[in-house]
Amino acid sequence: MINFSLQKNLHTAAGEMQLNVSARIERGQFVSLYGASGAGKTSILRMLAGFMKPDNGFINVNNAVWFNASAKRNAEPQQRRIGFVFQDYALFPNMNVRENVLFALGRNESPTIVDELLEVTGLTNFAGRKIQTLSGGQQQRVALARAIANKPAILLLDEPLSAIDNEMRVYLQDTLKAIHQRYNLTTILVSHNAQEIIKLSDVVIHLTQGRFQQQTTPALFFQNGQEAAKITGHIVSFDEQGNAVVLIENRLVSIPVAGEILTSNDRVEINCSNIKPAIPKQGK
Ligand SMILES: Nc1ncnc2c1ncn2[C@@H]1O[C@H](COP(=O)(O)OP(=O)(O)OP(=O)(O)O)[C@@H](O)[C@H]1O
Repeated sequence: MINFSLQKNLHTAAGEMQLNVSARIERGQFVSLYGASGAGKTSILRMLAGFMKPDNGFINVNNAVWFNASAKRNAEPQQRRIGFVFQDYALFPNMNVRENVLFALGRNESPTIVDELLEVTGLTNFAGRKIQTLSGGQQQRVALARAIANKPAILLLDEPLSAIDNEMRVYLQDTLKAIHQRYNLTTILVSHNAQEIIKLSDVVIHLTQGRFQQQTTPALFFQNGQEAAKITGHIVSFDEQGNAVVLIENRLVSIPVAGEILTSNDRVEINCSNIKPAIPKQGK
C-alpha cells in the first residue's frame, strides 16, 4: 500500500501555488490523476519518484519510508522501486530493443524476464532492432518493458500515450492493462483522456490547483454532475429548412438551430443531449 501526504510550493506562471495532497493507494490498484494543465500532476509523480523534494510530508510504500520530512528521510530515486514512463521516454538510441530492456535489469535478476517482457509487449520480433528504426508506439512499448524490468513497487506513467496515434494508442492501452494485471503492479497514470481513464483505472483522482478534489471510480466521476457529451464542428452552410450544415470531422451533419444567430464558418459545440444519436457497432 502507498500512503502519502505531500506539500510543495510551486512557482507557476500565475504565481505561487501551494500543492497539498494526501492519498492511500491499495496494492494492485490502477489510479489515474486527472486535472487541468498546471494543476500539479507531474510534480506529484516526480515527488513520488524522488526527482523533486517535497517541502513537507511523507511517502510510505509497503512499510518502507521513502520520504519523511520530520525524520529527514529522503530515499534516492534509485533506492525507490519505481518504473517511470514519460511522453517522450529517453531510450538508448545506440542499443537495440533487447539491450535497452536488459540495461534496466537489477543485478540479481535473471535475463529470462527480458524475453518474457518482450513477448508481453509484443516486441519479440523487434528484439534486435535499433531504437531509431521503431515507430513512436513501438518505442513506448520498449519504454514500458524497461520500466517494469526491475519489478517496481509503483509504475508511474506521465501521459505515455498522448503523442501516439489513435489506433496504436488503443493497442497500447490493452498492453498496459495486461502488464498491470500480470505483474500485479500498483500503477499511477497521468492522463487527460477520459476514454483511457475509464478503460484502465480502478480509481480516478481529480486534481485542481494543487488539491485533490475527488477520489472515486471513473464511472462515477465521468457521469456524476458532468455535462452531456459535446462534439465540436464548423458550420459550412444552411439548408432549406434553416438547419445548420456542420462539418464534424469528415462528415456533414444537418442540425437544427435553436434561436441563436449563427453564420457560416462559425465554430459550434453540439450538445449530445439535444440529438438522438444512433450507436452502430464499429468494432473493438
Ligand atoms: N521544481 C519546481 N519548483 C517549483 N515549481 C515547479 C517546479 N517544477 C514545476 N513547477 C511548477 O509547478 C506547476 C505545476 O506543474 P506540473 O508539471 O506538475 O503540472 P501538470 O498538472 O502536470 O501540468 P501538465 O498537464 O501541463 O503537464 C507549473 O506551473 C510548474 O512551473
